[in-house]
Amino acid sequence: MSELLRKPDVLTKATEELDRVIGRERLVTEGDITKLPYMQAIVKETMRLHPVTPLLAPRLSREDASVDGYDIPTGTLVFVNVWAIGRDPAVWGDAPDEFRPERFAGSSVDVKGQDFELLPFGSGRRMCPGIGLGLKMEQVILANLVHGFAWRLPDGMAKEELSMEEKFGLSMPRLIPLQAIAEPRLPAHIYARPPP
Ligand code: HEM
Repeated sequence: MSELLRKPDVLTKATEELDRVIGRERLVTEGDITKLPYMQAIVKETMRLHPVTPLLAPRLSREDASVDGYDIPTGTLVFVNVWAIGRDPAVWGDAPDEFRPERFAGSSVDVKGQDFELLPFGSGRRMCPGIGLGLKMEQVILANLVHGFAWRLPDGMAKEELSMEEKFGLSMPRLIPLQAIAEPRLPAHIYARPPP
């Protein structure tokens, strides 16, 4: 949401896709996600720049290895810095720090642990077993936040003023909680709680 509030053109494009594919008479469900490529690209771009676990889970090398010219002896504690890989200009081209979902248009790069430039769920035997649930939740929740509400920053706040500082740790949340104003953009009955 922070990146979308800093990039109104991306927010507008996402909203247009939702209006076109979902319409204004219902919310987004899990089955809709494959029909929302731009929303999928936003989620990938978010996890590229803001991986939940920036250094993944630590590994211990069980045998001597050589990776890209570096010798890694047995018993070395190894961290994979996916935060840095996600911002590496050698991989992502110029402006790697820019939030630009379009970079995934027509690209087969995915978050499933096979493309080493994008590993928000890790890779290999210890990769996240919750990827199926986590990814779907992220996509459906974000899609409904964007579909269900018109978003803006608090009155008088310019998008350049929004702090993007993060708190470093095992996971990496925002340093300062996001404050934003949301106004309904769908007919009132869509927000009613469904009957039990
Ligand atoms: C968007 C949501 C999520 C993200 C980004 C995420 C990310 C990660 C990452 C990066 C790892 C370390 C993988 C590695 O080092 O290769 C991990 C491990 C793990 N995740 Fe997730 N996760 C998410 C959701 C979930 C959910 C929903 C569950 C459970 C229902 C879950 C359960 C686990 C467990 C149990 C591990 C440890 C696996 C092991 O060490 O063998 N995660 N996750």
